[in-house]
Amino acid sequence: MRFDGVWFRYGRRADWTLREVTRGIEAGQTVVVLGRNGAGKSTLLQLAAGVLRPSRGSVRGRPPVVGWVPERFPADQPFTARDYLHRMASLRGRTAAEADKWIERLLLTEHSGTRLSDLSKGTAQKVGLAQALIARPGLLILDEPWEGLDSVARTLIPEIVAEVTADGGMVLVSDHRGEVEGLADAAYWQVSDAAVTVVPLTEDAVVPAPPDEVIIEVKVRRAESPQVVAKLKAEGHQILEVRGVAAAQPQQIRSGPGLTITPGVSIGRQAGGGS
Ligand SMILES: Nc1ncnc2c1ncn2[C@@H]1O[C@H](COP(=O)(O)OP(=O)(O)OP(=O)(O)O)[C@@H](O)[C@H]1O
Repeated sequence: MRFDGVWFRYGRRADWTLREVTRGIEAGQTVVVLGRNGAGKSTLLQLAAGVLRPSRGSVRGRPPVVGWVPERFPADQPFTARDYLHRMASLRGRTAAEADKWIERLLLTEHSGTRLSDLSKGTAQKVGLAQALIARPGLLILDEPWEGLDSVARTLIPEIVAEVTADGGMVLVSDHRGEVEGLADAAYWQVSDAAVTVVPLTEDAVVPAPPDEVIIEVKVRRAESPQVVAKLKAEGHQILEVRGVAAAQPQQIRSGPGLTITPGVSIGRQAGGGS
């Protein structure tokens, strides 16, 4: 697959997020995309997935089956984990047994009867991973897959990546915290100043140290959630996600400036469904 002179910006007058990207990924290759927060890693991955279209240039040779695991799996959907994965399997011409295989492998069994909106971030991420893998992707795209995962699940990622590449698939994985150890024979791309450069595997500088931050998951009463969100933001904390509000007060929660809420992605328009 090849990025051929790809330029991208989010609006006609916006600055370019990516300029003239010309890079290729071979069958069986893993590419790790490095870069600071906001550098353009997710944008590059979404262009690869076909979720975004280049403003100029093209992406050629994308395999017919793409599995895309977004940075935050959109969990605001009215399904249990098992129902969701069974439906995804069916949409992709796979059996429920194949979905169950991934439920078991990703240690989701005990959560399979839980609604997506009630899952912890890490468990929801695993459901996101399972939906991408059921498709048996020729291109697997993982956007910060380590975020929120427990230590057992973390060890599964290199294993799964190795299986996809052993089958001739390509893997594109972003990482801004330097957790890529364990991905054998990966090539490294660095996104910086809207350019994508290939960097040597051993260059320490390209793997940034973890920032001095932690992620805390907090459960609050539904009615109080707008005030809690506003208070935390006023104190300078970053709200990464608010789950489970869709039924009651979507407008109030979703309208906060700067508040990051994952858009609901319905099953019918999941990326990578054979596109
Ligand atoms: N939908 C959007 N509309 C407008 N600007 C956007 C949109 N998505 C991302 N951006 C902007 O584009 C730039 C690149 O964002 P992107 O999410 O690709 O970066 P990233 O390297 O993946 O960052 P992170 O590690 O924080 O996820 C940022 O300045 C971001 O604010």
